[in-house]
Amino acid sequence: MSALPAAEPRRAIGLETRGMTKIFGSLVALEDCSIEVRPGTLHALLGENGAGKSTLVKCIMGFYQPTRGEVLINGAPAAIANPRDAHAHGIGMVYQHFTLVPSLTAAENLVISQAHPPAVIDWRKEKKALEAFLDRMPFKVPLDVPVSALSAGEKQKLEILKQLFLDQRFLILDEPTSVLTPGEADEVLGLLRGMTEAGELTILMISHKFREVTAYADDVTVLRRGRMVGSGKVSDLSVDAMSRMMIGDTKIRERAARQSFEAKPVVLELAGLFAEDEGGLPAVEGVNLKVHAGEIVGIAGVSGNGQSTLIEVLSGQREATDGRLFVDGEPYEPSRQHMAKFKVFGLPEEPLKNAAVPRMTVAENIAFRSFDQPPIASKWGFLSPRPMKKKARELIAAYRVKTPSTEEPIENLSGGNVQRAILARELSGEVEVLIVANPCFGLDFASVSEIRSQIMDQRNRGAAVLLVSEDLDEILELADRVAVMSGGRIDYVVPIAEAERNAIGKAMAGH
Ligand SMILES: Nc1ncnc2c1ncn2[C@@H]1O[C@H](COP(=O)(O)OP(=O)(O)OP(=O)(O)O)[C@@H](O)[C@H]1O
Repeated sequence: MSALPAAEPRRAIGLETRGMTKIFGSLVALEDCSIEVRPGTLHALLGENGAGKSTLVKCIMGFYQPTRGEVLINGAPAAIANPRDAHAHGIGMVYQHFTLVPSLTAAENLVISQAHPPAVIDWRKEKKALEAFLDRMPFKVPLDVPVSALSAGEKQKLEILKQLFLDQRFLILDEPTSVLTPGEADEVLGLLRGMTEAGELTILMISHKFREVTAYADDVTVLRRGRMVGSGKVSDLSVDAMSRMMIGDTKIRERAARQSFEAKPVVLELAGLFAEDEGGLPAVEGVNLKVHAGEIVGIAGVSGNGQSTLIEVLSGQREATDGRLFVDGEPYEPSRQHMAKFKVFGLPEEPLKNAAVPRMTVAENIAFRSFDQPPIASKWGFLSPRPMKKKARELIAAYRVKTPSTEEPIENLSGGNVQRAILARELSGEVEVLIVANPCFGLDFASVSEIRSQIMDQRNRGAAVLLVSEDLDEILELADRVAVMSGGRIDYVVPIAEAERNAIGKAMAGH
């Protein structure tokens, strides 16, 4: 608990790391990394997938003990053995995923988040204190409704408010805008920037979006392969200079061009599909959609409008309550057998959880779809490690998956690299139907252009592609037709030539 009276908020904190190094087995994830985050600034941390950004912030937060190196707070060495120590020093972290309890209200979430919540809660008193706190804050979030009823933007604001309520004056934000619309992202970053300028807060923000870095960050530090390769004032650096620091001389793949085709047959058909979410509430309500060979149909929508449930049904993770699926005019069940027979591949959301076995190795995970077929399986059904590793090595190189070896458990890879490994597995075979959900979520810009080109390649080869994405720019870049999902339904489908941002935005909002 802060020793200062609540009316006098703590001032922003300055933080440095010196010689921070973290070695996992034979892998040097972070090497001799010294960064300086000045008090009252918004500092961006840039780097490719696997560059060491998460490792650095986890060392600062005390989730990891660094192999070497130290953290200085306002110039003095600070002992941080665990996240509780970090909180006591005023350092808090906001994650990409939400950590709030959905069935509780915002007020309840804030009150129980305290290190020592009172055993018996005097709600009138707590509510008054919360209102006084919110009065001093630039964000407003409704206090009395369950968190599950808040929009993604409100939840993200509440996550940040929670840290401020706990009096954390150095906030680490891990890609804070990935679940927000561009408008919400500008609002949140603008308000945070206001607090840093007022000297009330210091922010270290992991980001892959140059637009946000140039618009809102004061300073930037760039990591490459675990080392600090540059830092400075954002106003002194061009986007080009920052991207060169990030990727060195790695070649970025040119965007694949769209080939035009004569009208092709329907390959994938969703007919009158209904499904419920995990709470048993209707989430997909009568979806009809056809995807032709050599076509990408993009499903746009604000998250929470049934897209996740739809993807779960299509990837066999959830049963539809009604409706049918067809591939090539034949009834299709999303089972392993049918996926192999009809050559259906895909990337669900949260691939580590939904498309990988976390403790199994990268090689085993990459071989997953082909392990019961020769040459990886012998005719007696035994796995042959050699062909499996060889195949894995080829795919790791082709998709630039950063892993110490084929034998590393896939859960040890950085988020972006898990995604690349799964996409390598799914895109490397002969694909007839491809179903992907937010394929570039959290990927660095070089990987984004690589993965989007791979999806376009599959389309150009004749695959029918269903792309569900919360990133409207991604849909406008890739899709041949744009569909909008709102309230569990798809009532708006237009060819890309007629797709117009405003009209799509209106359909997304349910108009
Ligand atoms: N617990 C762990 N055990 C072994 N290796 C790890 C562990 N955590 C991270 N690594 C490795 O450390 C390196 C840096 O990973 P890190 O997660 O810090 O990257 P990142 O820059 O945050 O990437 P991304 O943008 O994909 O999230 C990667 O090669 C990763 O595989």
